[in-house]
Formats: sequence, C-alpha cells, structure tokens
Amino acid sequence: MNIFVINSGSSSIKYQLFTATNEAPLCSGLVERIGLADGHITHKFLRDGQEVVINIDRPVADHEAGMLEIGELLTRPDIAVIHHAGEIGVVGHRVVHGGETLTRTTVITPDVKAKIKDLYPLAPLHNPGHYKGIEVAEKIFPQAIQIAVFDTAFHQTLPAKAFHYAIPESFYKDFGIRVYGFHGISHQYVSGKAMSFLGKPDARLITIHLGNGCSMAAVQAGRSIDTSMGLTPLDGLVMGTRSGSIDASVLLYLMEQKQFSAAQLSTLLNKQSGMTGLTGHSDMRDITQQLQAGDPQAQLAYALYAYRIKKFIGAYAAAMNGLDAIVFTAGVGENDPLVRELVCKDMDFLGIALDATRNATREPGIRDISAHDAKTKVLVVPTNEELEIARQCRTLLEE
Ligand SMILES: Nc1ncnc2c1ncn2[C@@H]1O[C@H](COP(=O)(O)OP(=O)(O)O)[C@@H](O)[C@H]1O
Ligand SMILES: CC(=O)OP(=O)(O)O
Ligand SMILES: [Mg+2]
Repeated sequence: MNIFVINSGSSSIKYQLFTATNEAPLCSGLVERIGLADGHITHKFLRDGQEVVINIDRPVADHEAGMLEIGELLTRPDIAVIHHAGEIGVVGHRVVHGGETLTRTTVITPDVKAKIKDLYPLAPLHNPGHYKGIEVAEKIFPQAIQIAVFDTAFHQTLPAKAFHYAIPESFYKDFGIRVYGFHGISHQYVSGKAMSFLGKPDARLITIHLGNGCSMAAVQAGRSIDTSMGLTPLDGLVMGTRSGSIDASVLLYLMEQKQFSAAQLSTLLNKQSGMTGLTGHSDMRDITQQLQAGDPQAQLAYALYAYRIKKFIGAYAAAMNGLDAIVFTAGVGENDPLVRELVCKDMDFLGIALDATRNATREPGIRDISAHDAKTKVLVVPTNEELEIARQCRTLLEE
C-alpha cells in the first residue's frame, strides 16, 4: 500500500510518496516561498532508474493553492508515478498542534478534524493549512486512510517542571495552558539518526531545527526533556517572521498604552517580527545577500538569531548536566554555514569547536563538522519529517 506524506510548514509544503516497504520515495517535492511573490515548486521522480527534476517558478498564494498544484503533478499523465488516485492507500499528514487530546499518531475522523480546527488559535500559521490540506487530500484520494502525525507528540515526555508555566495551576487545568513544543517529528528523526551515528543510545543531544519556524530540544536517551517553543510555535528562537521569546509586558504595554488589538499583536508577533521585522526578509537566502552587500540590519539580525540559539545551548547543557552533541537541521541549519559558525564561536568551554572547512563543505547526508579534538560533536543531520511520518503511519496500521 502506497503512503503519500504531506508536510506543510509555515512557508512550504513538502511531500513524498512511499511504497509500503521502501524508505526511498517514488517521488518527492517541495512547494516553497508560499505567500511570497516568487514561489517555487520542485518535483522529483524516477524514470527508468534516473532522477527527473521538474522546476516551476510561479507564485503560490496559500497552502490550499499549493496542495492543488501537488495533486496535479501527482496525476499528470506524462509524469505520473501512479496511474489513478486509488493507488494511494494512506495519506500521512503532519499536524503541528495536537493540544492535550491528540497526543499520538491517529486516523483522521470527523472528531479529529474538529479538534485540529479548535486548535487554530494555538497554531495560526499551521493548523488552518493542515485542515485545508486534509480536505484537499480527502477529495483527491477519497479511498485512502488519512492519518495525522503531530509535532507536539514527541514532547509529551517533558517533565512537569519543563512544561508548566509559573501561573496559577487553574490556567493549566481549565484552559490547557502549558508548554507543548513543536517540530517534534523532526527532533525525533534527527535525534534518532544522531544516536545511531554516535553509537550512543543514552546520548545527551541538543537538536536545533532552523527552518522558517525554529526550535531547539534537549533530548536525553531519545526522550525530549525540554524544548524552546511553548503553548504555540511563537516562543523561543528568532524565526523567519516570528519574534520568539519576548517579555509579555511588551504586549500589555502595546495594548494599554498604544491601543493595539489582540489581532494586531498576533499579526505583529507571528508575521511581521523575527528576521522579517529586523531586515524586511523572512528567507535566510535573501538576508545572506543583504549581509554580503554590507547591510548593518542584516548583520544585527544574524547576530541576534545566533545569540538566542547559543543561550539555549547553555541552558540545555545545564538541564542535562552535560552534552554529547549538538545537531543542526532544517532549511537554515542544513544549508547556512555562517549561522553554524556564529552559534559555535566561543563555545569551547562546552567542548564545542567547528572544523571551518567541514562546516563550509556541502555534502549530502549526515556529517560531523566538529574539530577533530572537540569533546562535543557538532553534527549536520538532514531532517526527513516525511519519512518519519511514513514510519509512524506504518506502525499505527500494524497495531
Ligand atoms: N541554501 C540555503 N541557505 C540558507 N538558508 C536556506 C537555504 N535553503 C533554504 N534556506 C532557509 O530555509 C528556510 C526554509 O526551511 P524549511 O525547513 O523548509 O522551512 P519550513 O518547513 O519552516 O517552511 C527558508 O526560509 C530559508 O530561510
Ligand atoms: C512548528 C513550526 O514552526 O513549523 P514550521 O517551521 O514548519 O513552520
Ligand atoms: Mg518545517
């Protein structure tokens, strides 16, 4: 039974089509820069054993438009790897927020869909896209079992001291206000890869997922024990359009003294802040160009972005009483050597030191970029959320 996996992020949709047993996909693709003026679609598939890549430059207005483009590519007769929609038995969906009730991989029922919708306010850049993605997939693949895999699930192991906020307990009991944590599918996948690479199942790892959304996790012996995002994917690191951690009083001040509404504050912190707020751009490739042109705002933005990551590394090394490796992953983590350099600079007290050549060299697959005598390993591990989702779908169906 073929499994089609859809991973919709805040700026992109990634997809892969797997057979029942293979971990190498029949086809895969990426719709990126969604909502920006210059959208791009990459679709890859095998023809007679050779990889064929189709590139399309076209603005993609939103996630629904992106999903429809993907549906067309999958079934276009000249390039189709399947011949009819019935060949897809399972569609696996990444869902960012599962809240208190959707805590593990589950078959999507009307009740599950309603819960995903109820969580829109807690993942405004994601759950609406997932919901639309599910509805489009139900239309394109009406016979398939639709399965949801949650970003929040991997962080269910957080101890109470890490997931409670220091506010009255009734706010947790009555409203479910707690740290959930996100990017769990990616943190789980890359920490598993890193543990195998190091041959150390009890490794103390810090996984650093830097995409459009960014988060870190302290992973000890394969279990997430702390993470930088909170109730929503807004907290923690500086991101493409999100502020990350900010004194809550900033919001109170803006509401009370400057007449900002809740909706305006949500737009400000989720869509107009982070790298966008500092430089006018959300995509690190654009900011690298600004930096190369000597723009001081781009310099400040890079410094702030890396400094926040550095502080979380210190915090999580303390939380685990030591550290075996830090792991960079996702769009920026895998591809931007300058971010890795700024993060790892002056970190020798934690045994972190980079090999400059290895850091600058682009290679596929997992790689160790630490200096040969460094006590703590620095790894780049390409994430594969789609494969992790396919594995979890298979496990659920076997149960
Ligand atoms: N070659 C590159 N150099 C630097 N940054 C890159 C590169 N390729 C992608 N990125 C960054 O990765 C981001 C997308 O990462 P991704 O993990 O796909 O995001 P998401 O899933 O959050 O939408 C882009 O916004 C861009 O900032
Ligand atoms: C949770 C989150 O921020 O996801 P993404 O980075 O894919 O937008
Ligand atoms: Mg992502």
